[in-house]
Amino acid sequence: MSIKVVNLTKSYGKQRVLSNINFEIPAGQITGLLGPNGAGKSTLMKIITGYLIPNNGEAKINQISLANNKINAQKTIGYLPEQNPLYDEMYVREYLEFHRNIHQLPSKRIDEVIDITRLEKEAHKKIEQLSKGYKQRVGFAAAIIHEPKVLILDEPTSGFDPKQLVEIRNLIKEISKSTTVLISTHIMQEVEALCERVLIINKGELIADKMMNNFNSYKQQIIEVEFDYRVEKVALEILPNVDNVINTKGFVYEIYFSTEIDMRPKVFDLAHDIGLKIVSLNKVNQSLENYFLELIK
Ligand SMILES: Nc1ncnc2c1ncn2[C@@H]1O[C@H](COP(=O)(O)OP(=O)(O)OP(=O)(O)O)[C@@H](O)[C@H]1O
Repeated sequence: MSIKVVNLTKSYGKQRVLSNINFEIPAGQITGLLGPNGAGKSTLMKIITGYLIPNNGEAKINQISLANNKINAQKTIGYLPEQNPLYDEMYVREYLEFHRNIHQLPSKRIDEVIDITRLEKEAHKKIEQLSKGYKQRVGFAAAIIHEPKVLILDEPTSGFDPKQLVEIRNLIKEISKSTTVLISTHIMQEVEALCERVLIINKGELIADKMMNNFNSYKQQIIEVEFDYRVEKVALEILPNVDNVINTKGFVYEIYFSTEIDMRPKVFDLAHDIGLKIVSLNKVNQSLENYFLELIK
């Protein structure tokens, strides 16, 4: 199922927190919503899930308007809010039973979600006895119990240790095979690890909408340089952190570096040392981090 957001604007009192947001996420895509603290990510998600009403514009889930047909749209949405609200005094199974009843699902669905979220060993415990990671799994289990076609996850991995982080990310990847997922975060590596596409929001405005294959992996950088004359590839390969050098045309070379440090000054120095002039010098592909930081500067 798709998510469509049209001309969405939201203010809290006099503070405008979303301005004219437009995007469409096709069925089956896993998309990151990236933005600094206070950018408006949670507000946008609350509107997409029908918990908040926008001042202008609308959100649609697979063509169903949340404004006109909220209940039907919500039946197809799973939502894990940032605070992961749980009833701590309930037992895990009891809590999931509560959600199963709301959705009027067969009882075998409880064991299925316990299995998917690897909660078997903790299912007999009270929620208050669980670690943060396992509490989050309970939140996931409740969010997916009705097999939603669209899953909205608001900062689902914040505060986890590295081992739990990997487990939760794997869980999200697994779920995303059958579900359209929108996941908010301010962690770039999260988007790199999970998403096919990234929406960047800052001060309530959508400032970028990119497919992740436009970016280098976290620690890679490609510099395109044109010299005034031919140079042997081996002469460029002596630069530090070089992975590869490709002569793309004429006197133009792409140099692949395995570092986040900006290597353009080193290329300048080398050209000077070997007596070449630089005609042009560009970073071809940026890391998501550099792109993000430049955008929100
Ligand atoms: N219920 C509310 N009433 C008034 N202002 C609010 C309310 N909820 C959020 N805001 C304000 O709206 C702005 C956007 O908040 P929002 O929680 O949507 O941002 P966010 O990108 O999710 O931030 P974070 O990454 O810190 O969770 C902030 O300035 C916040 O203080």
